[in-house]
Amino acid sequence: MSIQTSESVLIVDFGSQVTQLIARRVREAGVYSEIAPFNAAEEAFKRMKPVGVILSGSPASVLDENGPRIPDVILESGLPILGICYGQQALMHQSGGEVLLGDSGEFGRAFIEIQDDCALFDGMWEVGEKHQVWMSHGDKVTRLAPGFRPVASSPGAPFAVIANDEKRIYAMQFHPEVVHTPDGGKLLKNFVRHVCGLAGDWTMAEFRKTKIEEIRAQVGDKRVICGLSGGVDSAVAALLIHEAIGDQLTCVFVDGGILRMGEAEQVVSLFRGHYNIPLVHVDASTLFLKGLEGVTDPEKKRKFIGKTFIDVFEDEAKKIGGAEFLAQGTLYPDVIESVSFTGGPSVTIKSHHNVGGLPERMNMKLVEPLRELFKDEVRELGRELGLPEIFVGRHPFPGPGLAIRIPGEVTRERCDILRKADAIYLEEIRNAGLYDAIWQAFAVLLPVKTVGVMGDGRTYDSVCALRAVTSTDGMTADIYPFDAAFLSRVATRIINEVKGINRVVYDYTSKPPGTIEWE
Ligand SMILES: Nc1ncnc2c1ncn2[C@@H]1O[C@H](COP(=O)(O)OP(=O)(O)OP(=O)(O)O)[C@@H](O)[C@H]1O
Ligand SMILES: O=c1[nH]c(=O)c2[nH+]cn([C@@H]3O[C@H](COP(=O)(O)O)[C@@H](O)[C@H]3O)c2[nH]1
Ligand SMILES: NC(=O)CC[C@H](N)C(=O)O
Ligand SMILES: [Mg+2]
Repeated sequence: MSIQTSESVLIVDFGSQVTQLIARRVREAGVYSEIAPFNAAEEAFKRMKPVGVILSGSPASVLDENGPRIPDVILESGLPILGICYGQQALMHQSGGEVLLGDSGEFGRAFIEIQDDCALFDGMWEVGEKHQVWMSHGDKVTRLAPGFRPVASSPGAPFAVIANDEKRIYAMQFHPEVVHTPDGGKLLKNFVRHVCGLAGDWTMAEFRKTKIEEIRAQVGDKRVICGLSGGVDSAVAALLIHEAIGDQLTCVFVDGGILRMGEAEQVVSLFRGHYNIPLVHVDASTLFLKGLEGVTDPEKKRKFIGKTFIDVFEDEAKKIGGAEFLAQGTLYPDVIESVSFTGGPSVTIKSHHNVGGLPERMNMKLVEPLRELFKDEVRELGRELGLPEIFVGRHPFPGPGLAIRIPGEVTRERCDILRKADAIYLEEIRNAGLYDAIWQAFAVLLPVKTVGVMGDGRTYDSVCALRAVTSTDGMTADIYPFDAAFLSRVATRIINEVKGINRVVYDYTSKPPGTIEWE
């Protein structure tokens, strides 16, 4: 499903770590874009009819026999193209230039010198100036394809920026999408606004309007069930859908016994208190916990939970006389981590319950209006829709819930232990006024027992790990640097108040290399 707009830009993903940032910068320039993996790019190009194309970086080399290629339809389209890093190398390699393995790579900060005027530099960079950019490449372009001229160079990349004005094709060796290229956002803006000629009038208000029309067109007069979790994504999805189709929508909140302390009551009363949208509260804890018995593999847990959510939604659909559609608050990061494309450089990290965890055969069709957005953009849309701050600012909580925070077997008893520890941790975070400074914080119950001494007696109990991270979109994350006094206060409270835990540790892993959740 995608926005049907003639005002969009296609981003071809060759597997770079930072492709998603290109999409953000383009949206920040007021232009709608979609990302397609290179091997689905031709199909996406034909479907979207974009006004311009951006080619991402890649861990691959164009010199590899199987290195990903730019589809011919794109090269021959006559549309404006911007190649970034691998995108530049592929453009040259495929149109008569030359790329060679560099004798040394360039990684990190670099300075380029502007040699000539270029549409990308309009209103910002002048000939002779030097500007900071961020490089990350081993290969380099050694000869330009016919029709191209160099417009900026660096000591390590003589063709740091190149232009073919007649064909409106531009390319650069560095990454304009990362924050370490301070003017990079402006370069991308110049591409989409000046070169592609787009108006830059795409806003969240516009998104809201387009999505509402799209939902109406998709759903017609049929009924929709929306999985509501209390998280910001599903709340925003529900409001948007309700605005589109009114009382054809019923929300379903599923308690699978893997929620946090008091969460079910809170979500249901908050939502019913604010909205007049029918909400069914299903207690499915026995079904979920029974099915999780003996399951220790993280992907098996995720797949079981994904499937069981759907079973419950389908049951509820029957009870309201049938629903043809299931709505979910799926976001772009859920999608990108769950998919892997054959032959491509991207791998499945984990099956998000609402994407890769879905069963193969489903009776309901999906309505996922937020599928292209990042979390902070969903929050912006939530504010646009008037969603109260108490929903907008909530930390994300994954659908598989505590089940993926209890490595090893999940039991009702272990869920109870974890719930208590997690509640203490979050209470202390709120008391310290830190909740809004943190992207997500939670406790994890480890399947490891250690020896302790309490009241002169020996204990042999579980270890609890605390996690807290900062992030803007969940794609990368940094640990939150609590002070030692805070951590020791939380540790003491958990050990004193939660039976079954006698040791608390703090997780110091950023993402990457870790993920935010432990499974
Ligand atoms: N307990 C639940 N009951 C019903 N639907 C759920 C539940 N948990 C998750 N879902 C569905 O799965 C989707 C994805 O979950 P996810 O956690 O990514 O989003 P969210 O809960 O809406 O927001 P957040 O990421 O802020 O927690 C939700 O948008 C919702 O549609
Ligand atoms: O609804 C969800 N269903 C899932 O299966 C799922 N797995 C991870 N997450 C959330 O996604 C963000 C990134 O998490 P990871 O770094 O652990 O992949 C974090 O915010 C995680 O909490 C999920 N959300
Ligand atoms: N970041 C990139 O796109 C790198 C491209 C290619 N892998 C190189 O090392 O030159
Ligand atoms: Mg959630």
